[in-house]
Order: sequence, then structure tokens, then C-alpha cells
Amino acid sequence: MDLTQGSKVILIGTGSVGSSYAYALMNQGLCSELVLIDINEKKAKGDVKDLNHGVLYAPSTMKIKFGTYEECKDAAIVVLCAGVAQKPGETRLDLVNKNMKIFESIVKSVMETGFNGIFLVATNPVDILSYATWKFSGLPKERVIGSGTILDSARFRHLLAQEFGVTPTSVHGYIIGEHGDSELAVWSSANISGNPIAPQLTEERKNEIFAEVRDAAYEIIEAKGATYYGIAMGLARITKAILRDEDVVLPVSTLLNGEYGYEDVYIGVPTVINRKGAVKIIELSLDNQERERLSKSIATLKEIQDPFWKK
Ligand SMILES: NC(=O)C1=CN([C@@H]2O[C@H](COP(=O)(O)OP(=O)(O)OC[C@H]3O[C@@H](n4cnc5c(N)ncnc54)[C@H](O)[C@@H]3O)[C@@H](O)[C@H]2O)C=CC1
Ligand SMILES: CC(=O)C(=O)O
Repeated sequence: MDLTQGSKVILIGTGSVGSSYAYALMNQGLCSELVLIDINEKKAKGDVKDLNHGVLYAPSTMKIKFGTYEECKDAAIVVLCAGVAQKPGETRLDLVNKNMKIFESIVKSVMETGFNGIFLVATNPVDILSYATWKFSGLPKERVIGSGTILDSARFRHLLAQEFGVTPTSVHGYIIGEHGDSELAVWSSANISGNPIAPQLTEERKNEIFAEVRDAAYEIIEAKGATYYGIAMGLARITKAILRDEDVVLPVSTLLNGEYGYEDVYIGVPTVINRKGAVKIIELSLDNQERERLSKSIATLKEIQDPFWKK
């Protein structure tokens, strides 16, 4: 069975992140049809042409075209990469006012078409905008997924892989919480082949590794203006998990509904992903310090998020 058949993906926002994601999708042959939408039509049309010139060499054929919102009505996934990005020195949370306005209009336009698929959100601040997408769309929580800490966890596993001389897929560990400055490393369960990592590192080294994960985006933005390849691969991984009905556990932003003792907030936690969306949070057993940090991260998000919904 060709699982890519009938897998139409709409990408809204074909900037650095969006176009890198489109390239990753094509390279991996993940969907049957990809439609690009952007307020900058010229840029999106240019991307469509450029991408189409690569299809011949992709693992499976794929229709790639420029489109309007009307295309969303029969889409499996709408991926949101539209909006403003951080400038050097800005935090992700600094983007909230501008991107909230953009999202209100985009999500409403998508829903007006009768869209009944899954939203995948990348735009920052991703947890707050995933919550907003859930609110604006009225879709069940399972069908609104944020990229959450998928990128942060990849950064964590990359650094630990370097530290211990193994490949990142052999390192098991999560960054959870806000995709941003208040996130935390779950050292208590990080392991290689079942061997706990935490006792093998000094507190100082753990702090250094975590700081490198947390601050990676700032460094990359300072160096080249934006980050995009890492998140593009993370988004492609989530897309694959959905379209191929994988039941794989990935750290994405999803709505807490009593898990970890909290509710009404989207935050990055390990979650089962399949064709129905983000179907189940796999709750990690956290130590006291990790619980406290998660609680602070949730408070950070809620402080910014809640006033938008109390107006
Ligand atoms: N979740 C994650 O891990 C990551 C998230 N990001 C975030 O992704 C977002 C996009 O970043 P970049 O691609 O670097 O920015 P960019 O500026 O290169 O691209 C943004 C695109 O959105 C489009 N756009 C703006 N308003 C629109 C609207 N109303 N309708 C349709 N298109 C619209 C722009 O024309 C532009 O093409 C940012 O918020 C950034 O912070 C970036 C990296 C990682
Ligand atoms: C920009 C951003 O969110 C990241 O690279 O983590």
C-alpha cells in the first residue's frame, strides 16, 4: 500500500522554515500533494518552481503547486510557518502580539473552507500559537499539534551523542516545557541503552549541555539570521508520523488535560502521534527539581497566554 496517496499537505508561510520543510518533505517523499500559500505570492511561486525542478530526483513523485486557502478543504495537514521570526536578541515570546494577529486571520481562513484535518504549528511562540490555533479552529485538541520541543530534544540528543561517542538515535532523552527559555532537560530518565546518563556527568557539565541546547537558537540567529534546517526535519518527522499512522512518541506541543497536574496549556511533552493526531501524552516520571521547573515553564506560558483569552 502506498501510504503517500491522498496525503495532501498545505504549507502556509514559505519563508526560511517553510521552504526548508517543503524541501525536506520532497526529499523524503512524504506526501502526494504539497500546496504552498504565502502572503508573498512571488516568493511562494518561486519556491514552487524551484521545488518542482527537484521532483524528478525525489524518492516518490509529488504534485507541488501554489494555492489559495480554498485548497485546505480536503487537506490532511495544514502546516503553519507564517509570521515574524526573532531578530538577534529577541526572545520567542516577544513575537506573540504580531503572530497572534496573523494566526487569527490565517486559522479562520483555513476553517472557512471546511478543513477537517490536522494543524501542525511551527511559528513562535509555538506553544502559545498552538493553543491559539486550537481555540480559533474549534478542532479537537488531538488535531492541533505544535512542534514543541522536537527541535530542542534533537539538540539535546545531538550533544549527548557527541559527548558519549554514539549516534543521536541511540541517546534517549527529552527536553520538555516551553519551546523557549523556560524549557528543561529531563536528566532523570535520559539514557543510552538503558544506562542512565546523569550519574556519568558532573553538575557543571550537565548545566553546560543544557545551556547549549536552550541557547542554540540565539547563537544560530546571531550567526546566520535564522534557524531552519533542524526544525524542518522535525516538522517532516511529525508529518511522517501522522501520514503513516505511526503511533510513535515524539516531544510535541499538545494540550495538557490533567497530565503532570496541569490543564489548559499547550506545552512540549512526549506524545503518541498517529493519523488521528496527538492522541496520548506519555507522562514521564519527573524528580522534584524537574517538576518545579515544569511548573515554572507552564506559569511562564500561562502568564502571556491567558490575557489573550480573558478579553
Ligand atoms: N518551532 C520551532 O522550533 C521554530 C520556529 N521558528 C519560527 O517559525 C516562524 C517562521 O520563521 P522563518 O521562516 O525564519 O521566517 P520568515 O520571515 O523567513 O518567513 C515567514 C513567512 O511568513 C509569511 N507570512 C507572514 N504573514 C503571513 C500571512 N498573514 N499569511 C501568509 N504568510 C504570511 C511571510 O511572507 C514569510 O514568507 C517564526 O515565528 C520563527 O520564530 C523558527 C525556527 C524553529
Ligand atoms: C528559532 C527557534 O525557535 C529555534 O531554532 O529553536
